[in-house]
Amino acid sequence: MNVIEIKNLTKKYGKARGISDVSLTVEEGEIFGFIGPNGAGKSTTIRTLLTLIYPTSGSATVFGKDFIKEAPEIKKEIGYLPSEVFYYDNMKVIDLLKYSASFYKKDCSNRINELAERMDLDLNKKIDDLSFGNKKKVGIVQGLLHTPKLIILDEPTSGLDPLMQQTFFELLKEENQKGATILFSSHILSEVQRLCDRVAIIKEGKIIKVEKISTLKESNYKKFRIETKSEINKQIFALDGIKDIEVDDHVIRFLFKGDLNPIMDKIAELDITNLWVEEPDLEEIFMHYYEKEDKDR
Ligand SMILES: Nc1ncnc2c1ncn2[C@@H]1O[C@H](COP(=O)(O)OP(=O)(O)OP(=O)(O)O)[C@@H](O)[C@H]1O
Repeated sequence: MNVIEIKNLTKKYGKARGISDVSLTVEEGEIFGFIGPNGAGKSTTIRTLLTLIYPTSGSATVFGKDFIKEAPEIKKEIGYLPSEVFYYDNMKVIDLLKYSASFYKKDCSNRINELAERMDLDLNKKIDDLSFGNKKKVGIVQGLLHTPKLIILDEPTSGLDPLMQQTFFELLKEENQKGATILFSSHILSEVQRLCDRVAIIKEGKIIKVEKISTLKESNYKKFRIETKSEINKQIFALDGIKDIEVDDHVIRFLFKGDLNPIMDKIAELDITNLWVEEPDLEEIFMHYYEKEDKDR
């Protein structure tokens, strides 16, 4: 079943572009990444889906229900962490979280304590006295305290230190194993790569690619780096599928896509001292898509 189904969603801010013709689906049980640079339209897509703002055109369903007509029903099952969190600073953390919990018809007190302990959050502090990262943790606990079926996180890790990010990812993986579907927006590609099954790439308000993380990596170039005892003549690697050859004294680097055997035959002719064959990371793949789109214009 598709938990989220977005069809041709467009949001204009007056004449300014927000998002244009965005279509995507998130399946039940997935951790789905949504990546793109600042201003690409990630927050606009999420905020429109949650009816915090209204679309110019297009439609969507969440749990098979119409996102506008059945918004109150849908929201009971969603945990949302906005990219920026604002609170009544005078409140104590625990009071704010109890207030949030009062919107759901279940007792969330054990869950609040458990999450606060995991996230190392002091429930008795005033929100005013918290650092930016600790305020973010309040948002995370607030988003998860009712054990939602769908968790939507807009740039959740900004402000969290690396150890806390790790704990937070573990928490998300556990929620996912218990059945929660997760939509996770980020401009940090390495974290999307670590956590997500599939990813949508958004640029200037439009989806340019939806792909499995594993396929994105497989269908790409491999990076070769070869070190030899003697100088290398780059002509011997003038083969199909090789590009961006660079020779630096006894080191040759290139990108390769295709049948590996002819390359291995060439390498066997050399007196090598070291060899690296690496998958490009998501960052490099992503840049490749962005450059390709620009060239296609
Ligand atoms: N309230 C608004 N009024 C006018 N334009 C807006 C408004 N909110 C967003 N935009 C514009 O819509 C586009 C998409 O912005 P959005 O915030 O959705 O991007 P984003 O991918 O979430 O980026 P970021 O990572 O910076 O939050 C941008 O061009 C932005 O300037």
